[in-house]
Amino acid sequence: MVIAHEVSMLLAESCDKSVADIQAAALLGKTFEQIATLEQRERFISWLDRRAKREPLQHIVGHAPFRFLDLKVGPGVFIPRPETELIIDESLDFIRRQKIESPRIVDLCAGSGALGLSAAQEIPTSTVWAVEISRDAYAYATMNAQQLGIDNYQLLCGDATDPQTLDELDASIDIVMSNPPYIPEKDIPQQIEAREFDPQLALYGASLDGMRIPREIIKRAYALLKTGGLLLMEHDWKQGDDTREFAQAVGFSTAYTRQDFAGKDRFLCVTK
Ligand SMILES: C[S@@+](CC[C@H](N)C(=O)[O-])C[C@H]1O[C@@H](n2cnc3c(N)ncnc32)[C@H](O)[C@@H]1O
Repeated sequence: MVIAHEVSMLLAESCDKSVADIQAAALLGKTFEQIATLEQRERFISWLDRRAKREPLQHIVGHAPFRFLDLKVGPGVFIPRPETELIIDESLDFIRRQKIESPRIVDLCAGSGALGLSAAQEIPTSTVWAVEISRDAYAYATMNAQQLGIDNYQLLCGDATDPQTLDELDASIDIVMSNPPYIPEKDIPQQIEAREFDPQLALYGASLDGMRIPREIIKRAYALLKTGGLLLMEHDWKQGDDTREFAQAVGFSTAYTRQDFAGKDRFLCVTK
């Protein structure tokens, strides 16, 4: 099903206009032919057809919003989700509370660059390192960093769970942020857009309970953080207890779980 708001967005994008322009034209009683040229109308109809076949809107238009950023996305890269934005709010609160002037931040499992690039943009005094294993996603994050002109951000193509990745930064980082793959292997997403268009590598946590990669990220974050540093990691709504218990077993001190917009357990927040 294509919802009305998506139709407005597809029409606006196919005409290189804003949604507000399209709504204003509709209020003035303008016809489809008056709003869009023949080429734009054809593009809109073909985009509508793709969307009706459940291709994500963000793939069709080629970009997605995340906080203050507009990120290029497409096949091979995870589309950033609104709930992940809460990790940046938590980071900003921590930096303010701790009065950290030039925070050193690592984003493990960077995807399009959503978390790390937002941190780098919203905290200009920060230095951000990010790691992504997929060549396709790495290419998108690199392009996003360049196009946004964000230069306090360094991206590495590698395995974020490998203890040697960024080991030169061990014990020196203020915040590790991560939205790793965490879906349990058998919990195949019902939503067609996620199941068929998000890369498998971005979804599944590589074990029946989906916790294999999140556990490795917790261990890697512990090594990267300085004493008092913060790990913020998104997880499946059923993984709140397991992630807290595992983090404490690794050595983290305070551990709590934050909820998403739907009130479900979604983020591990732990300090070293
Ligand atoms: C759920 S997506 C999140 C992407 C991005 N952080 C966001 O929130 O939009 C997880 C990302 O982790 C990457 N990934 C999976 N395993 C990884 C690993 N071992 N090391 C680094 N990146 C990994 C995937 O390719 C994917 O881009």
